[in-house]
Amino acid sequence: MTADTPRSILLVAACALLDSDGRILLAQRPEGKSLAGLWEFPGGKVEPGETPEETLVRELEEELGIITKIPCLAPLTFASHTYETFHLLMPLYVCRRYEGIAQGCEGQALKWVKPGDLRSYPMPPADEPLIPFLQDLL
Ligand SMILES: Nc1nc2c([nH]c(=O)n2[C@H]2C[C@H](O)[C@@H](COP(=O)(O)OP(=O)(O)OP(=O)(O)O)O2)c(=O)[nH]1
Repeated sequence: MTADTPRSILLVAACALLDSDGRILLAQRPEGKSLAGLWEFPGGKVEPGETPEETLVRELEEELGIITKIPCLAPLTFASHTYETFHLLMPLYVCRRYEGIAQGCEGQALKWVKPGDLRSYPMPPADEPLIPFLQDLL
């Protein structure tokens, strides 16, 4: 892709899930996927006909086995990052209210991380600018 080739925008919804101690859940991207091994916020691509909030309610159940509702998702900030083959636009929500105990339903490793420790977990480049927003919030 050259500098003047138009890139498509990929809309991904992501969620900082919080526990009662103010820790944030990170999930490790599995081998075989792009950005494998990096720690990300749970979420995924917004499918046609979905709102980002609907995507998150669906993805949190599929990936983590937890149940939440749209009013429990509070928008915090967003990532806007150019990858080689697409431009990622990723709203980041915070969720404190949900039912169930998060598990890696797709075999992914999970970690509950204190805000001050987020930089110890290598994240996709799009996520780096999001860290101060979470640290300021928590
Ligand atoms: N869920 C999530 N995705 C992220 C984060 N940061 C980041 O760059 N991404 C990117 C990785 C993927 O390109 C895309 C999310 O795609 P996805 O998770 O629904 O699908 P996928 O792993 O099958 O994607 P892929 O194999 O096609 O790359 O957004 C993040 O914090 N959380």
